[in-house]
Amino acid sequence: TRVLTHRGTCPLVSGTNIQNKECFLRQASNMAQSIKYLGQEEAQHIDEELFTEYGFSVDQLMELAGLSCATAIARAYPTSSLVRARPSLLVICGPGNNGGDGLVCARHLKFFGYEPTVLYPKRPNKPLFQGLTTQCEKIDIPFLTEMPEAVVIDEAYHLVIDAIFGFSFKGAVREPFSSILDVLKKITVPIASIDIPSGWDVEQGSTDGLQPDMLISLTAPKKSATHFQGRYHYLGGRFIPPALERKYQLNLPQYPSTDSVYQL
Ligand SMILES: NC(=O)C1=CN([C@@H]2O[C@H](COP(=O)(O)OP(=O)(O)OC[C@H]3O[C@@H](n4cnc5c(N)ncnc54)[C@H](O)[C@@H]3O)[C@@H](O)[C@H]2O)[C@@H](O)CC1
Ligand SMILES: [K+]
Repeated sequence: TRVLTHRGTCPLVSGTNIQNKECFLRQASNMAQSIKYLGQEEAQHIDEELFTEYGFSVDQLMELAGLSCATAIARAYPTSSLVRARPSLLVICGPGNNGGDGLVCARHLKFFGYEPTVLYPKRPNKPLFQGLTTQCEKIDIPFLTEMPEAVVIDEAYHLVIDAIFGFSFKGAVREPFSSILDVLKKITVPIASIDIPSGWDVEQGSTDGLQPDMLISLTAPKKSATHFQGRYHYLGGRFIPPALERKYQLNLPQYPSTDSVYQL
């Protein structure tokens, strides 16, 4: 059904008589595959335009992005599928907006019945991030002071949410995040990465990096997502104005009904 809900023009769809079902499905499937995978600069330009041309504020989009991440995670790992009634999650937040998405995601997951714990080692001195941190603390989300060892993570948590780096990541990973990523490469519990698997080159990916079980691409997938091999790839961030979508030829799928996520 996913291909059938894809927006776009298909001569066989717009016609009144679909005579060749196989041909129709093939064409619809081709359209579904043609969602654009963004380069790093393009992703940054779209982000910039959302603020400068389209009047959004960062906290608005971060709330929508973080909510769609929490929604996608709850779809892929429903509480009923995990061992405990209130499954424990470790949310690791980085120093930029990807980390902010992680804080928003943690807050929503708490309301969805999970027990998130946050590791937030480099906190920007900005009211936005301080507010997001307070909001988590006030609903009793614990903050760790240091990264646990891999065996401890495997024992204590059901899922790790990687909100360390997003589309602005560049170069060799600096501390404390290189040690954190080294631990994440050793764990066996699944990892859900927000926007980019952290440490991956935004366009090229990484051969020896994290191998997340889930990726939530925000706005549109980035080029590195072609190398994603996990089980769940979701698109989130249902806030792109049609004119911006056309300008960048994003060819986004149509989100079903009122959903803020779409499984790719
Ligand atoms: N346009 C969109 O769709 C939206 C994007 N959002 C999020 O914003 C993210 C992009 O945020 P930012 O531009 O703040 O950037 P990131 O969150 O990708 O990371 C930037 C931070 O990481 C540090 N950093 C970069 N390379 C590093 C390295 N090699 N070692 C150590 N630290 C490094 C930088 O100093 C900076 O503090 C997206 O990936 C997405 O998660 C959402 O918050 C809002 C909507
Ligand atoms: K990430």
